[in-house]
Amino acid sequence: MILLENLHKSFRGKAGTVHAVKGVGFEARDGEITGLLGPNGAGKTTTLRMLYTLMAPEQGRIEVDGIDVARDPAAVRRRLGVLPDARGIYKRLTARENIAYFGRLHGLDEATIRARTEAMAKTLAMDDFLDRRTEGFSQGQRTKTAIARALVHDPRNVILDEPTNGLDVMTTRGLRGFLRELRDEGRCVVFSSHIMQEVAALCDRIVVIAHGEVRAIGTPDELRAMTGLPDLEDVFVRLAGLEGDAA
Ligand SMILES: Nc1ncnc2c1ncn2[C@@H]1O[C@H](COP(=O)(O)OP(=O)(O)OP(=O)(O)O)[C@@H](O)[C@H]1O
Repeated sequence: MILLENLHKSFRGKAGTVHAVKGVGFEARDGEITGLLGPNGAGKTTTLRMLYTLMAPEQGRIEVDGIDVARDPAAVRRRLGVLPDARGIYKRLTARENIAYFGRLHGLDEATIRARTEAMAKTLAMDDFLDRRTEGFSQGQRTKTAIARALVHDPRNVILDEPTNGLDVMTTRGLRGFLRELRDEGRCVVFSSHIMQEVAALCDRIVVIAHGEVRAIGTPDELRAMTGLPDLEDVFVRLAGLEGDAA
């Protein structure tokens, strides 16, 4: 269970200040997949980075399973599995070694690491590259390795930044099935995307974000009803206020 309240974050540079996140708040429940949907630059990655303790908000509050992120970030990290936007896998290690390394950082014993690695390699269809060094991996192979690594400690809450970016149809379908399994096990799953169809295919609830603000929250049907539009892409364009933007 994840709760975000009134988050703010800005970045100061030579060209001025960018208000990346302006009052974002939403709840992501256990046993549900929550999609953070927004166009490029909407503030999705910044919001997720604050959630997974990589950066502190200037204002606002985050709770994971009732634990305040500002008060006990280490306890929150143990409860989170994170696929960051920069996948950041170690290229000198094999996929299996990347996963095991994170398992050791989480204090898991070798037998548990082996068992978890085998289970995830099977679910994510990693068997043919599990023992190869990750240097030269395709984007899909890197993403799968990073997902398996993120979940090695069996976290209750799973956060994925644009998980299907660059994946082919079959890999995307496999990943969707995997995320549904995590949801059906009662976990809290949050992922970001800029593609309405992607989010609609998978999410129990969608949080539409644009220009650093939440524009709407609801199921795909609720969002359709809000706008009176049948086509989900039109719904997204309307809710995100993109109508004036170039096609
Ligand atoms: N470290 C940073 N320094 C300066 N500006 C930043 C930084 N991180 C994000 N921004 C700016 O904040 C805004 C929101 O960026 P963010 O990466 O959160 O968007 P996003 O919704 O994830 O976009 P995308 O779909 O393109 O990944 C953008 O204008 C971006 O340029």
